[in-house]
Amino acid sequence: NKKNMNIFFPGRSRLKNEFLNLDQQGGGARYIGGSGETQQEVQQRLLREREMKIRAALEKLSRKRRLLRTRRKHKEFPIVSVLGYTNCGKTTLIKALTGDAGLHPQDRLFATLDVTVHAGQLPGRVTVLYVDTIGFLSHLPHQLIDSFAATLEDIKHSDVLIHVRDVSHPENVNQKANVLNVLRNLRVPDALLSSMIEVHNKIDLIDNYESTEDDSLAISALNGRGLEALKTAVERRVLAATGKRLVSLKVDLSTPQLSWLYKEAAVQDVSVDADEGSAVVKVVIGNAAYGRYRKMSKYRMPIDSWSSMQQS
Ligand SMILES: Nc1nc2c(ncn2[C@@H]2O[C@H](COP(=O)(O)OP(=O)(O)OP(=O)(O)O)[C@@H](O)[C@H]2O)c(=O)[nH]1
Ligand SMILES: [Mg+2]
Repeated sequence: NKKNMNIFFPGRSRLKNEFLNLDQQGGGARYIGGSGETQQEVQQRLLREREMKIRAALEKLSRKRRLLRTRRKHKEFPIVSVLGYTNCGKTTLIKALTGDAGLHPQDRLFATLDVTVHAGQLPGRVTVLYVDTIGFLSHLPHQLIDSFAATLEDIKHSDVLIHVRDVSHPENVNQKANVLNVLRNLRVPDALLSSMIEVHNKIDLIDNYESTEDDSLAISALNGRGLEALKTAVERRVLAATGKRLVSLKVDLSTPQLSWLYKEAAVQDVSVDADEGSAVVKVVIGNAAYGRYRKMSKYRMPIDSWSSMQQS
């Protein structure tokens, strides 16, 4: 299991800090705070507590995962999973992308103990669900590695993945390698892996950050830099991944076309022209349904189409 363990590996700062604090408290004394525990006993207790905390988090997660999976069967909205090391800024990013004020990013171990899902709108008004995943951990107790990996199983069923990197973290290059390793070990489908969006977060902490890696987007989830470009990239990849297009269609309101669209596609927006008895309807629609629609509509051509956007 040693090889596996390295996967989740370095950046031991947090755990080390816990111990550093202890050292200070101890001040060289053998017993701490009158509790009667030796420093070593305290360290062991801390480790046990940490393991219990992680175990509880993992168990909670797998319950939630089952729930999500059944809901996801409906596939109403595309799923965008956000993954990366703990503290890299996943929750902050989702909060920035969705405007969800109920999210609480925190600077501590395992701020996100839960799989949480938040709806967000993309520039073309496609609605997606962002799934906040549990952060990769440094120094995961090895008996927990399998359960940890299992909680990530579900990302295979996403439409698009966002890999968030804290580029201000000294270990971030290693962290990236570890994340990619874990994804490969999980057998995440190639198509999903190759369309994964890599985000370089916390660029506000670095003067004039320039990525040396192609195919990455530099952002600050905190101050909002780069988020519009990210949303555009997410939308393009979501449409590509789901084989759908986003089009504005003119609809004759004297026909059942509008209700047909509601049934067969995901209507994003309707603006009615009462005088003409028509409406412009923005929909996300699959190719087959789109073909059928064009056969029955007298307005053959889409008014606007986002599906032809260039891949970057
Ligand atoms: N300077 C700066 N700090 C950021 C940025 N994004 C996130 N942070 C901070 O980093 C810390 C962790 O952010 P979270 O969003 O909780 O990180 P997370 O990836 O969800 O962490 P876990 O839930 O533990 O996996 C918080 O203190 C955030 O305010 C950023 O772009 N710039
Ligand atoms: Mg979080």
